[in-house]
Amino acid sequence: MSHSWGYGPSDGPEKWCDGFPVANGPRQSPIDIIPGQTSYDSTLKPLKLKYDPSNSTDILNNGHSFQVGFVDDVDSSTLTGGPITGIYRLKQFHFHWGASDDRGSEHTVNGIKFPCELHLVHWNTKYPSFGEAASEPDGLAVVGVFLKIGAANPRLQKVLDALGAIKSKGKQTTFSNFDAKTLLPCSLDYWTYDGSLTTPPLLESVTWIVLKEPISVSPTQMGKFRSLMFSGDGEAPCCMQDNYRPPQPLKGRKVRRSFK
Ligand SMILES: NS(=O)(=O)c1c2ccccc2cc2ccccc12
Ligand SMILES: [Zn+2]
Repeated sequence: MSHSWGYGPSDGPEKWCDGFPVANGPRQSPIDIIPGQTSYDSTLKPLKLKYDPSNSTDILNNGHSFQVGFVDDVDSSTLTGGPITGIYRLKQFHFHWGASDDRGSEHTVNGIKFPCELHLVHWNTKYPSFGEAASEPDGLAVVGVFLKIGAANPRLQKVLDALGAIKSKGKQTTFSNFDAKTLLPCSLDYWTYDGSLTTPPLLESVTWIVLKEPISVSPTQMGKFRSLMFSGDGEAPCCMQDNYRPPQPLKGRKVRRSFK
């Protein structure tokens, strides 16, 4: 039985536990990060992100968000250091955003929502493939970056300019020579905790690495995100917005930070 899910009143986050009981599991994501309750861990290493622009391949509207895909059959776009051991390969990045600038991020900080959140998805090369890594407790690592309303972000604009070609669900087009590093803030200070995918199947296999410093996005650029559709051609049109899961219970987990 296929479990169709979405972000609406009948198939949204409050309903996901019907098809995916792990939704009520012990390490679900996202969470509300309360900086005063995090622990500085001096053993945490600096993040090392090595992204090869020639690895980007395509941009796809998957009906839940849009994602930029990367070649991941070689170690040329990788995450090492930080809270993880070994080498994790970049698979894709995508975003979550709101219908208005007062919401949209999945993680929150002291209960504050950002208008958008970027997720860079990596998988542990100790496993043979992304699919196999996704079901292992140390299989995935996602770097989360908050977007804060401010000046237009020229590096983000290259991604937004491609959205016109993938307006509806299932649309895909080539997207080459994109350097994902250009989407990162100056500081790589981070919070980290053990969590899950924030969308079904909600697998509890993600080491979350949430950067403290946001990048900027303008209100006009936020409008470009909202020009996408959850729906496919020929379906009742439904704007792609509010595609975020709200924070989940911490259930005793510790959140560590890499900075004093
Ligand atoms: N929001 S998310 O990063 O949990 C996520 C993934 C995380 C790990 C692996 C694959 C993922 C695929 C996603 C596809 C759409 C939205 C979130 C996704
Ligand atoms: Zn995500």
